[in-house]
Amino acid sequence: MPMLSQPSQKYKPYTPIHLPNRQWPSKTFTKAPIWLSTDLRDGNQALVNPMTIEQKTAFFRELVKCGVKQIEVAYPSASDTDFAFVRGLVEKNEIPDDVWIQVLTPAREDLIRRTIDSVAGAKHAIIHMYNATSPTFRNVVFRNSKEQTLDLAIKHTKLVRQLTEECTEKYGTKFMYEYSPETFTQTEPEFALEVCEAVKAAWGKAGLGDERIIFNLPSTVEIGPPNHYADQIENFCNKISEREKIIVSLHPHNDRGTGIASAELGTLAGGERIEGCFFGNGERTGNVDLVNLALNLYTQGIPPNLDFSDLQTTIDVVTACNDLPIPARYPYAGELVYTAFSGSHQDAIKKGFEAQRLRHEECKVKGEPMMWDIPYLPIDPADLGQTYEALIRVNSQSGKGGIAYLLKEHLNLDLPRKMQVAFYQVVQEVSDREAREMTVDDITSAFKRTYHFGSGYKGRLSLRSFRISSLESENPKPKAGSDQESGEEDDTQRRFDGTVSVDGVYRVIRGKGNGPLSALLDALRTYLSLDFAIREYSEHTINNADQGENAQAASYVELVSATERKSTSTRQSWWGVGVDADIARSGLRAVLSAVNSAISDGRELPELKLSVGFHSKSSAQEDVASVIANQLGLELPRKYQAAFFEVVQRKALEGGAGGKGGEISIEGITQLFKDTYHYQTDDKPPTKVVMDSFKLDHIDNNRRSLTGSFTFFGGPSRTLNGSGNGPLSSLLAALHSQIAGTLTIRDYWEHSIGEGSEVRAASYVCLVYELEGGQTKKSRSSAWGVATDTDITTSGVQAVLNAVNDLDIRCAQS
Ligand SMILES: CC(=O)SCCNC(=O)CCNC(=O)[C@H](O)C(C)(C)COP(=O)(O)OP(=O)(O)OC[C@H]1O[C@@H](n2cnc3c(N)ncnc32)[C@H](O)[C@@H]1OP(=O)(O)O
Ligand SMILES: CC(C)C(=O)C(=O)O
Repeated sequence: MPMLSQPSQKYKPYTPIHLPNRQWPSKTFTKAPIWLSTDLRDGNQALVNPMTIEQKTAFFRELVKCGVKQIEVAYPSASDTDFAFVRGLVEKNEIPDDVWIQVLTPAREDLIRRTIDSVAGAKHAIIHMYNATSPTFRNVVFRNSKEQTLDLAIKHTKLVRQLTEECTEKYGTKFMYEYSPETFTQTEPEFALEVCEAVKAAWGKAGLGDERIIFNLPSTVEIGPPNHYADQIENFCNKISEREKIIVSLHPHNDRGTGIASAELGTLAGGERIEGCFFGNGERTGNVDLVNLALNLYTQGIPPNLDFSDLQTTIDVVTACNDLPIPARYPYAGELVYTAFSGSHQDAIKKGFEAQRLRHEECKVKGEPMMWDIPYLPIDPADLGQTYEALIRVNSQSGKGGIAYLLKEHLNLDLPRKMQVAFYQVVQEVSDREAREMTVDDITSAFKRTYHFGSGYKGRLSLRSFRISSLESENPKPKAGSDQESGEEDDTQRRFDGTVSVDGVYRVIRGKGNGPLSALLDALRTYLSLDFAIREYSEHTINNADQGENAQAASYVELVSATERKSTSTRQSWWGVGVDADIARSGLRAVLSAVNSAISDGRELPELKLSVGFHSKSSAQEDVASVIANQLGLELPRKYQAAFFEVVQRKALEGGAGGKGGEISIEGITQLFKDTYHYQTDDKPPTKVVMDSFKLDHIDNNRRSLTGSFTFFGGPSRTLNGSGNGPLSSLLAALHSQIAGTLTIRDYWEHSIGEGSEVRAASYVCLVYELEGGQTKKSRSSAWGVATDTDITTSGVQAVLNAVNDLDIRCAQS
C-alpha cells in the first residue's frame, strides 16, 4: 500500500498542552540529573537474545565503573534468569553501598511478591511499579475504566508498601518507591496527575531526601515533538502537590528520533532524573542514550557525574552484552565521529590544533583555563581515551591540510605550504586513481618514497660523510635574492668536503659557497654536472623530548634548475627534506633529497673513472680519495687526501706501486695506501711502538686514565699509564713517559663504515712530533694514521699508534 496523500485520514496529531506561561524555554542546564540505567531491564527486554547472567554481571560492573548510582537490574518476575541474577548481585555483595538497584513489577500481587523477594537483603532497592494509564490501554489492553485504573495503582502501591516494610524489618533493606503511569504522554494530563496523587496518598509516607517518591513519566512511545514532552513535564511539575517530596523522572523513548531532545527539554521543564540505556538500546528505536546525554552536558562544561574516560571499553562491554553494533555515525561513540575526510574540514582542524597549542601555552603562563576550541570537534577525543589517530583520514575528498596534519602527527614534519601543495598532488593522484582511502601508512610511505626520506628509501645520491669549514670572506654581503633564502646568512665563505654515494659508488666531492648548502650545490655542479639553485628553504626543530630523544632539525628545500632560478615563471621545482640532530646535515640531506627527485628521471651522471686509479695528467686528489673510499670504505679527511695524493704522485713519478707511464692501477693505489699507513697489513706489523692491550678508566667526569702493555723498538713489554681528558690524550701521556719530545694531535676525524651489526668505526689522526735538538734547532714532523675497529676508542687509539710508527721517534733514555 503506498503512502497516503492525506495522512491526516489515518494519523492523529498530538494534542498540545495549554501552557501560556511555560518557563522551560528560557532555562539553561546547570547540573547533571540523577541517572538511572535501565540497560538490564528495558534494554534487556528488547534484545533478540536477552542477556545471560554472565553478560548482565559484566554490564552491571561496567555501569558501576562508569559511576551510575541507580541501576534497574531486572524484571525479576519475568524469568528465573532475571530473578537469579538479582539474588546473585545481593548474595555475592556485588552492589556498592552507594548504588541503588531497581526492579520493575507490574501491578499484580504475585509478581510484586516475587519482585520484592528478589531484592531482600540488598542495602538499597527501588521498587518500580507500573500500569498503563492512557485511553487506548484502559479501553483495549486492560478493558478498565478510569476508576479501575486508579484502583489498580492504589491497591498495589499499598501492597508494595506493606511488603517492603516487612522486608526492611526482616532484612534491613532500605527502599524507595517509583511509580510509572505507563504511556504518560498519551494519557490525559489531568488523569495522569490524578493517578499520581492517588499513588502518593496510598504510599502515604513520601518525605524528603531518600524518602521522596519517584514519579517516572515515560514517553513510552514518542508521539510528539520534544517541546510537547517538555510542556507535559512542566505542567505535571506545576500541578502535583508536595513537589518537594517527589523526584520527577523522565523515561524518553526515541520513536521520532528525538529522545535526546525530549530528555534535555524535559530536564529544563523540571525533570530531575533520567532513565535510559547506554548507546540507546531499548524497545523499538530504543531508550534515550545516557552516554550521549552525559557527554552533551560535559561539552557544556557541566560535570556529568559519569566517567567515560575509557569509552572504548564501555563500547566493547555494551556491544558484547547486547550483541548490537554501534553505528559509525553514532554521537560520541561511532567509529567515524572524530574523523574528517573532507579537505576543508581537515584544514580547519589542523589550523585549529596549531592555534590552540599557542593559545594554551599563553593560558599556561597566565594560569587561565585551557579552553577547547577546535573547528568541527565539539569534544576532545582524548578525554574519552581516544587517540587523535583517526581524526583525519585521507581520500579523494581530502586536501593538503589533512595530509600535512598526518605527516606532522606521524613523522613530526611540519611541511612548508608550497611543499604541502606539491605532496598533496602525489597523494591525490593515487587516491583518485585507486578510488580508495589512503591510510596513514600509504601516505607516510608515499612521502618517504617521493622524497627519499629515511632508511630503505635512499635515492641515487646519499650523503656519507662531510666537513664544513670556513674560508676567508671572498664576497661582500649577500645581495637580496641570493642564498640568504637558504638560511646561509653571513658572508663567510664555506667549504663542503664530503663523500657521497652516487648510484652505489663513493665520490669524494668538494665545493664552496655562501653556506653549507650552496657549497654542496657547487660540489654537485663541479663533480656531477648537477646545476641547481635553492628557491625556498625552511627549517624547524623536532622536539622528541617526550620520546626520550634529543631535539632534531628538519629542513626543507625547494630546488630549481640554476638556469631558471631568476625566472618567475619557473614551472618545475623539486622539494626535498632532511632530518638530523645536526642542522647543517639536515639541510644537506634536504638538498640531496630534492636532487634525488630531480634525477629520478634516470639521467646519466658523469662517472668516476675507476678503470685507472691514477693518471698523472688527469687524476685529481678527489679521484684518488674516491678510489680509497670505494676500495676500503675509508672517507679520508681533506688534508689526509692531500697527504696521500702526494705519496701517489711521488710513486707514479718513480714508477713504483706497479705504475708505469705515470699511471697507477686501482689495486696499486689501494696497496700503496695500506703500506704507507700500516692499514690492514698484518704481515708487516709496525715495529717502533706496539701496544698489546689497554684498558681505559674514568677518573672523573672529565678525565680518563689509560693503562696499556707496550713494547718499544722490540724491547721488553712494559706497562704504562697516562691520563688526559680523553682516550687519545691519555695514550699520548703514557707514550710521553717513554719517548723524547712531544706528540700532539693536529687533526682527528671519524666516521662509521657499514650498517647494522656490521658497523665499524674508522678513525683518522694527524700527529705532530716535536723534538728539541740540543745544540741544533727543534725538529718537527707529522704523520697520518688510520685504523678501523668495532670499538670507536680502539680505532682511535690504533690510529694514533699507526701514526706514531710513521714518525722518527726517539726513546727518552737514548
Ligand atoms: C513499557 C514496558 O516496557 S513495561 C515492561 C514490559 N516488560 C515485560 O513485559 C517483560 C517481562 N514480562 C513478562 O515476563 C510477562 O509479560 C509477565 C511475567 C510479566 C506476565 O506474563 P503473563 O502473565 O503471561 O501475561 P502477559 O505477558 O500476556 O501479559 C499481559 C497481561 O498482563 C496485564 N498487564 C500488562 N501490564 C500490566 C501492569 N502494568 N500491571 C498489571 N497487569 C498488567 C495485561 O492486561 C494482560 O492481562 P490479561 O492476561 O488479563 O489480559
Ligand atoms: C515501565 C515503563 C517505565 C516503561 O518502560 C515505559 O513506559 O517505556
